[in-house]
Amino acid sequence: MELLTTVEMGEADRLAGARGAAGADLMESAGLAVADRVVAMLQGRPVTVVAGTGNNGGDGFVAARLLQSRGHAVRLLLVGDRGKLKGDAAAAAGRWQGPVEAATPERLGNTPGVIVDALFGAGLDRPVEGLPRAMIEAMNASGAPVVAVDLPSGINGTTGTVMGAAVEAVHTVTFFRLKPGHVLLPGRLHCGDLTVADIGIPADVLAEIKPRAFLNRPALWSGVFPVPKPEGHKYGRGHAVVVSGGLSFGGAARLAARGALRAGAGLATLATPREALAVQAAANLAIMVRPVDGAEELRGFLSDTRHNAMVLGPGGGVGAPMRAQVLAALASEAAVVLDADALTSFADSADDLFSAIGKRAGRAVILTPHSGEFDRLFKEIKKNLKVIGKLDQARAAARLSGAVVLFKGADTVVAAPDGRTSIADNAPPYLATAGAGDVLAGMIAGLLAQHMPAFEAASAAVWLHGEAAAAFGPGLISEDLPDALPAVYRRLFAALGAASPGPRKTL
Ligand SMILES: NC(=O)C1=CN([C@@H]2O[C@H](COP(=O)(O)OP(=O)(O)OC[C@H]3O[C@@H](n4cnc5c(N)ncnc54)[C@H](O)[C@@H]3O)[C@@H](O)[C@H]2O)[C@@H](O)CC1
Ligand SMILES: [K+]
Repeated sequence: MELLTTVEMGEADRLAGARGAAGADLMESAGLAVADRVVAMLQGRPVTVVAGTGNNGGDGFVAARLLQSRGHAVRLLLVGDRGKLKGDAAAAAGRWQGPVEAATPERLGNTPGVIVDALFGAGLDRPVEGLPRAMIEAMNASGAPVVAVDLPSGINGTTGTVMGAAVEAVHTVTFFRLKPGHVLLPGRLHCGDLTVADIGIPADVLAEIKPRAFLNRPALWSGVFPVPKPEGHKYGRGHAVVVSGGLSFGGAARLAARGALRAGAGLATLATPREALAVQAAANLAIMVRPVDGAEELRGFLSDTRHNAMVLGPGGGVGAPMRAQVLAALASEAAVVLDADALTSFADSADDLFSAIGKRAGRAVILTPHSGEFDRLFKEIKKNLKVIGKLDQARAAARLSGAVVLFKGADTVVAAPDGRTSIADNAPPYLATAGAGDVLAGMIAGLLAQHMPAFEAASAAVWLHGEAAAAFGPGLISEDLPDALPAVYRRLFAALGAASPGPRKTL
């Protein structure tokens, strides 16, 4: 599903108008969707609408009128002067029969029934202070359930950030498409449940808007997902290589290699320093183990182009030897995933990394920083006050580095250098556990080994990782993740209509 920035949503509004949809009709449909949602939770309680003077407030006036016309008790508190209402919002206010009370925290009272938050939506453009802020805080302190119109007031629809203070809604009714701020943190946590209402904006406006951000769901990448074919063989499914750390640092690479195999790579090999060879050989069954010390040997190992995807970083150590191995990997034909220590090793020489990526002429590179690693590698982006929010930061990092950047977190963003981005919302909290990132890096390599394109492979791996964790449930440790994948694959393949045919029955 496309995610529309607030600017793109304004464009959708304009294009809908150009195709004959009246603004007043869109507002009426928006208010109706809110009213329907509120009715479903009222249980005889009164409604208090807190409206602002923009179109978000206009939606609030429509909802107030429709709720009153259905016989519900409705109060309307306006934040700001009535004279500021313009256009469709002024018309909607004109059709509201009840009194318009000047909003104060006291008037909101302690038992306002269900609150409709129609203070700010897409038009929020600065931090909230003064009376609007006091009303947001009063709504949160009231203990009443809040239904937010379009966005919880105070949440930036494009970045998901809290601009000073923000409403904590139990339900948010938004229009046409979700916005990034509904999915990114902390915005997502303020929304409660979500309804996306059709308000009459024709879907074909999207062809003109060309949105670049998407909710991370199988529909985004299933068209290029490597579903195994009955006539396929393991060599067709690629060979993932994970570079191991030394004697007591090999576990991370084992996790990654297991992730790669479970994700469907035909073969997986640990390229390990000789000092750890015996341990790695003893600790693995399906995963092969080969001695590879230092950058030169890695270069030689990768000259066999059947080794077509690799992971560097987990447990690998920070410093010059890691940098040399990364540069050797980037000079090879293999698709490369750089994680953990491989990223931190370039904290003071990021340009060297980016220029090596630039020489790869389109061969896949995926960087998988968590926020600390991101800050170290992309210092300039973090310092740039104009690049606000995780979506734009990931995009800027992808543009700067020339790689697909997977910016981890509970709202993992994957950004491609061409601006395409996915945002995930399916990671359960217990996925934040030691080694989970190593498994993810391996899963990406497993998909790359099967020739999945980089942006889609990274997005798919993030989604699968979240689903595997959710399928296993609380108490998860990273070792459980690869083994939770088969059940997720069964579900995914069934949904794609690609269930494995299994052995043929002969009667
Ligand atoms: N775009 C569309 O297609 C549709 C939009 N609709 C509604 O219209 C909304 C957007 O309306 P608007 O663009 O009028 O914007 P809003 O109603 O969100 O707010 C705009 C007003 O708030 C002021 N403002 C912004 N930040 C402030 C702050 N921190 N403190 C005090 N004042 C602040 C602005 O100066 C402006 O006057 C959407 O969220 C949605 O609810 C709906 O009516 C349906 C159709
Ligand atoms: K709102």
